[in-house]
Amino acid sequence: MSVARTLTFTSKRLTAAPFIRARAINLRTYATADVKKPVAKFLGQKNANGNYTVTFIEGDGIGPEISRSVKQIFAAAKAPIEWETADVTPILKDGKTTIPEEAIKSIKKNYVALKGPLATPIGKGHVSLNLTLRRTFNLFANVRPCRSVPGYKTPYDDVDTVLIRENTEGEYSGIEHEVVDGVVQSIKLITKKASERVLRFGFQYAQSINKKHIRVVHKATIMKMSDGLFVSIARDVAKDFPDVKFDTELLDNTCLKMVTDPKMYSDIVLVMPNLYGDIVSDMCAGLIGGLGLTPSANIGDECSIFEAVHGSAPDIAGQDKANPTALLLSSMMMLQHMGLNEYAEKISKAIMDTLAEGKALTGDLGGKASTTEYTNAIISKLQ
Ligand SMILES: NC(=O)C1=CN([C@@H]2O[C@H](COP(=O)(O)OP(=O)(O)OC[C@H]3O[C@@H](n4cnc5c(N)ncnc54)[C@H](O)[C@@H]3O)[C@@H](O)[C@H]2O)C=CC1
Ligand SMILES: O=C(O)CCC(=O)C(=O)O
Ligand SMILES: [Mg+2]
Repeated sequence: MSVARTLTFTSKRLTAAPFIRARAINLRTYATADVKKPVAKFLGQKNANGNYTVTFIEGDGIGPEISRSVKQIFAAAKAPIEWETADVTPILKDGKTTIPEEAIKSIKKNYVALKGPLATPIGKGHVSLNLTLRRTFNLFANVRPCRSVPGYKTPYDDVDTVLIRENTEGEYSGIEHEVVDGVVQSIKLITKKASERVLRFGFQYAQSINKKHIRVVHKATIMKMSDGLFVSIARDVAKDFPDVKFDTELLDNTCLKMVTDPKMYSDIVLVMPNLYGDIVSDMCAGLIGGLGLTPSANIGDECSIFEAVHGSAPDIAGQDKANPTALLLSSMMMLQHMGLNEYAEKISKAIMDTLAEGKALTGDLGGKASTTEYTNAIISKLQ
């Protein structure tokens, strides 16, 4: 019986039980993609103007402000990108959250999207649109690098970590139900298929960036079956990559060691289930100056979506205070993915020079500059 069919059966059983109110979930996304397939290269083609069209989801809260900054900087750098704005206002249909068909079509057509943060209501309300997008396009791996900014002083110099997070299931599967009054259950779904997919990607990625050491972060001492499966698949996959060192570490120990001496992780690519990756990536951001600085790439077989690690920052939204660097660095990962390395290098240099100079830093980095002033400082270095 296939993974998808087993899950459908389990889900039906739960729904049928009179005392359980199970939430219907879309299980199709768990049964896609050939796990051994190497990660596809960017498939987009130049448009009639000689540019690439990229879908832009501006997002909520600080989203529009940091999106404006990226657009202005790309225009100043004459990057060959035309933005196609997509609206992802959620549609609730039969208790399920979907995104507008137009947005899906745009991403499918362009193969890449840059996305601002999307807010998720706590408790009741629509399912996270971030997760919906990751599942819709089977963006199985979330790559979250975290590097110290040269010239910006923090308690640690030379932080250089790379974390790869399983991006479609685990604790974020959204399978929750009430067993009886006062007792709820949330299912951490781990499948061989999704685990093998992200782990193979992890090994390939480690080879590509010449950090030939994979460490799987887990808690299989407690979650013996779910994390246990993830670790055992990792051991099997490791046999296909004899040139990459492989080991495992318990999550709590990783957190302790990371905040004690992050340099221990400089030559390692960390791969882990969904929730651990979510938390550890915010923690790593704290080591280099905060969420204003850390980018990410959601990688799929065909489409990829680039976004900052941070959320919509409602506490500073609409005040011209947000640091656009995390979204900017995500857009640099996007340019590299598209093979536009020359533009990535040029814009990255202007960003890093502005940060190192320290004259136009935003408030999160201890400066007084507005988003607009920081953006203009970067633009002045591109001219
Ligand atoms: N991938 C995404 O789109 C994500 C969305 N979210 C959503 O964002 C909303 C807010 O979540 P929070 O827990 O408040 O996390 P958050 O990441 O939005 O903010 C946490 C703290 O970091 C600061 N911060 C974040 N980004 C910043 C930036 N670019 N410049 C300066 N300061 C920045 C905020 O001001 C806040 O103090 C929630 O609805 C959540 O669901 C959260 C994380 C990721
Ligand atoms: O979707 C959300 O609300 C939060 C997602 C998140 O924290 C993340 O992707 O890092
Ligand atoms: Mg997060």
